[in-house]
Amino acid sequence: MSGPRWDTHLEQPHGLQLPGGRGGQRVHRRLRPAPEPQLAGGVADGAGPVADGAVGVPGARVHVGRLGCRTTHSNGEVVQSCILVFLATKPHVLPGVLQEIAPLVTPNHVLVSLVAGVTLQTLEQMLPPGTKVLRFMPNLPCVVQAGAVVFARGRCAGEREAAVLQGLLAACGLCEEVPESYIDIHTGLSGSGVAYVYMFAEALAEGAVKMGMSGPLASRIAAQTLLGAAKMMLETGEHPAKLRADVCTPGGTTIHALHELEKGGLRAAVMNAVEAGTIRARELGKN
Ligand SMILES: NC(=O)C1=CN([C@@H]2O[C@H](COP(=O)(O)OP(=O)(O)OC[C@H]3O[C@@H](n4cnc5c(N)ncnc54)[C@H](OP(=O)(O)O)[C@@H]3O)[C@@H](O)[C@H]2O)C=CC1
Ligand SMILES: O=C(O)[C@@H]1CCC=N1
Repeated sequence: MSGPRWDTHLEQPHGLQLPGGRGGQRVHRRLRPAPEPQLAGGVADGAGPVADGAVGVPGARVHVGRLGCRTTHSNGEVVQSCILVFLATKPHVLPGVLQEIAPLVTPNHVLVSLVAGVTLQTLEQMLPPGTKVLRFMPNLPCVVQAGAVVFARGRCAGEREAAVLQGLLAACGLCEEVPESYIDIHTGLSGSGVAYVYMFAEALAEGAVKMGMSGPLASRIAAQTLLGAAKMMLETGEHPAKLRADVCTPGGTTIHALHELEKGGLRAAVMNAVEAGTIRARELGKN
């Protein structure tokens, strides 16, 4: 079938299609203020496509509408009008969507999935032979352009497709190409990991409330504490154990507090959480 060419897309980045769920909007929101303003007109939604801006998911219409994108309920229309198509449904919905769009996918298309657990091999098997497929995993802070994203490419996606995807996702924050096996680990570490950090932040603030501080102030200070700690890790390149030791005055407050965390099993609990998230991502891909 004829349709927009990938080369044309690179020159005129219209027809970028994105799903409108929370995962997809993670990417939308990040693209909106991104330094590549030419992309804003081409973002579309999962259920809806985007050709020069079209979106199809009801819940996302208001948000995506602000980007000047069109919306649609037809996945087929998305594929027929877009070269670069993002898949961002729940894992159990994806097989039906792939079955629906497969007859419309051409060698010009590039399909990009952020669906947890679903492997490149599975995607390739459900699409026509030779389809260019890539996979990535974002996390919630993509919304504020401080995300952590990893991606991997399928057998038929080359340097060019990888470079375009990386160029788009770099607007979300850190973005690295990795072996595909790392994507499920990244899901346990970072895609889900932000939720562990929020739980920790909540507990920090609640501890301060218990000791008499107001809740809103405690929350703001907890958030700034996490932000500062993370910034120091990134900017100094130091191992967190070294930074932690730097805070501990012999016989002081920190070592007494850390002893409580060790007794509570924080370290093992967090390691177990990353392991559980990773294993669950692998399971989702098999269902
Ligand atoms: N939440 C997160 O932080 C992250 C999520 N992910 C992955 O993103 C994916 C989606 O998760 P999330 O965004 O949280 O879920 P949501 O439920 O928020 O979004 C799913 C989207 O898929 C749409 N949809 C449902 N059925 C179809 C269909 N047949 N055709 C096209 N679109 C359809 C839904 O539209 P409607 O609302 O109209 O039904 C909705 O917009 C999952 O695979 C998850 O693993 C990846 C990284 C992070
Ligand atoms: O919980 C989930 O399954 C998705 C994947 C990573 C974040 N949310």
